[in-house]
Amino acid sequence: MSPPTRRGSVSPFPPIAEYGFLSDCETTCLVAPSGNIEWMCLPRPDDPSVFGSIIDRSAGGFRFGPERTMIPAGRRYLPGTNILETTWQTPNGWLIVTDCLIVGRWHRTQQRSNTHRRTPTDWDAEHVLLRLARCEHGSVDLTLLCEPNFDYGRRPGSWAYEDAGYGSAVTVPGGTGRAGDAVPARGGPDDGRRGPSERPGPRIRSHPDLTLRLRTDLRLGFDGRRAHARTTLAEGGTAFVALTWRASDPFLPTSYAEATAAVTRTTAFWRQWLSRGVFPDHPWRGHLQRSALALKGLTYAPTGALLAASTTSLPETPQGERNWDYRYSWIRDSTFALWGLYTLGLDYEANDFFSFIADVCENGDDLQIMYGVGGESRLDEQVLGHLSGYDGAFPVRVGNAAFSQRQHDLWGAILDSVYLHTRSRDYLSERLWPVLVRLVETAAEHWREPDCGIWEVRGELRHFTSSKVMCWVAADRGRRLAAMRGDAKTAARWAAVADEIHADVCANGLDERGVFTQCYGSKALDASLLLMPLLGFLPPTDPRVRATILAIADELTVDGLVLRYRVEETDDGLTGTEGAFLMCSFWLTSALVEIGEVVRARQHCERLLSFASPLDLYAEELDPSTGRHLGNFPQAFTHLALINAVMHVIRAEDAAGEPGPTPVS
Ligand SMILES: OC[C@H]1O[C@H](O[C@H]2O[C@H](CO)[C@@H](O)[C@H](O)[C@H]2O)[C@H](O)[C@@H](O)[C@@H]1O
Repeated sequence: MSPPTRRGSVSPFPPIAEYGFLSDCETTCLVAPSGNIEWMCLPRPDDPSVFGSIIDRSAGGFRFGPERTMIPAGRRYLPGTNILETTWQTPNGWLIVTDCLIVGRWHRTQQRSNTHRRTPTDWDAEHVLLRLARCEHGSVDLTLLCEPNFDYGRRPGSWAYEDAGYGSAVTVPGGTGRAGDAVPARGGPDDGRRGPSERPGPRIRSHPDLTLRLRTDLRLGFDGRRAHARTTLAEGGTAFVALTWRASDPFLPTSYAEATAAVTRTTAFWRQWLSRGVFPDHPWRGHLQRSALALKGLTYAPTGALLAASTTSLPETPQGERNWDYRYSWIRDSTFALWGLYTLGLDYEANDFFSFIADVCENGDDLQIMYGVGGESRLDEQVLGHLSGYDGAFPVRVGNAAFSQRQHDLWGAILDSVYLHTRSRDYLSERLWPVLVRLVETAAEHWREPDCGIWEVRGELRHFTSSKVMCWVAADRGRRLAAMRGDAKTAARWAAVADEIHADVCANGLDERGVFTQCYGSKALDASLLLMPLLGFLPPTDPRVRATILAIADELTVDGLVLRYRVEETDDGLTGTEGAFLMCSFWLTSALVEIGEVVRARQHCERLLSFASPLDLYAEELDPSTGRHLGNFPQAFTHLALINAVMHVIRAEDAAGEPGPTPVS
């Protein structure tokens, strides 16, 4: 396929922040400003890509838009939804394209779903990507170009008509394509420090069965692996195209009217979900709602898992090697995301995630730091050597070697999340309690040992201060939960563990300035310590907490944006630099509020919000010198920390009696 090019730009790859994100809470995809779908993995978000132009311009795409115009006049989400609307001005007219992944009413009444493990809701993904076009003024030449390239660009298919007409086509992975050369990643976990890489347990799938069906009211033709259609729409003229990957009983609209009805249903789904939240009547409300919708869009409804991001290998350094696969469910990222949703009153997702946790370790298996969205425990990392990478950032990795690392924040992340949700509901699942007991006991047993830390470094194991703090969280929240259950004996035992860890951190985690540092005995700063006041390890008024927050704000920032750590001071096992970490930057806002620096916090927050993408989305990192987004996209970490930061500022200003927000639902 000759990909649509962006005029006036050297790179054919759109900036990361210019992609639109679609989701039906099972499948996600990214839409370039040109109207080309450049990232979509089917049927699961961690399956191989079908449209992969974002990581190699020849790895497949699906464009629906005006014939020769590539730069839209405007793009927006329909308010309160993950439905994207793109307006085009062409030489002869105006066109609006609406894109969504359809969500409909739960329809499986006779035949139960074989993928869903969670309790059905009223809604379910239809497994259809739907695109609608309507000419608003004048006339517009519309083009449809659907060129899947299965298995990360290694298996182009060829299309065939499905019936006697021109409007239905089908394709399966086939043809020879380019020779794939997946090789195991270097720098993986096989150095004996991170536990066995040859773990038993299910792996992520590499070649799912897949058939794609296309239906449109245009006339399709085929050219090799490409399905193509073109027409001239007069004013008021419409067209639609729908793509499904559902094997049995697929719903595909047969008319524009049916297609618009599907958009209406999908709109209702998103708005109904968002309406359960409580959002302040504040100018930043839009940022909160977009972040909530992005987090919900990163959930995987059948199992309750949450993705860290929807992509793999978008680079943390332009043309760099810090490229990772984030299409998995990290316990840390997921529990932090639940915290963000909880802050907005959206707590239903927590039930499903806790059931997911119980699923993966109920049978006595040790809890890992991350899983596939189906609960798979083996996420072996590979380099896809046949792909060029985003804008020359090589390698492209699939799988993630961090899956078998030792990261001691794990236990505290879950305990904190369960405590938060139990406290507000006064209910704790009996199925989960034995799992939690095991986690607290594991933290009590292992907190003195070194680990890879919250940033999953691939260098030597260290005594990371934040890992110890999170072990304290495990024991502290454990003792509170035990007390809530009336188990005073266990509560007292875990309280003693918490006290011991606390004393150890205060004795060994500080430098001579009274600032908490990255590791015991080191002088390096680490942004994970911004969590200290947020987790209640010490009161925000404590001089050590204040000194740590201010040291990070002043010394671990570039142009006010926070680095996770300085790569030159930290053995992370990698080369090259990385951008400012957006989650940590938003954490700084929250921490500044906690220590009473509300004016500074607001200015900082305002600046961070100014870096939002045109659609108010965020990647993982930002290049402080250019303002460009870096890393995987959209990234749950950034959005969950944004929610926390914005709510901190709003509540602090409210409490101070500033004019402004009134909480409303
Ligand atoms: O810095 C090297 C590590 O980078 C990735 O980890 C980061 O992303 C994770 C998912 O959001 C997050 O949980 C972690 O805190 C981040 O540091 C990558 O996944 C690792 O494999 C890599 O070692």
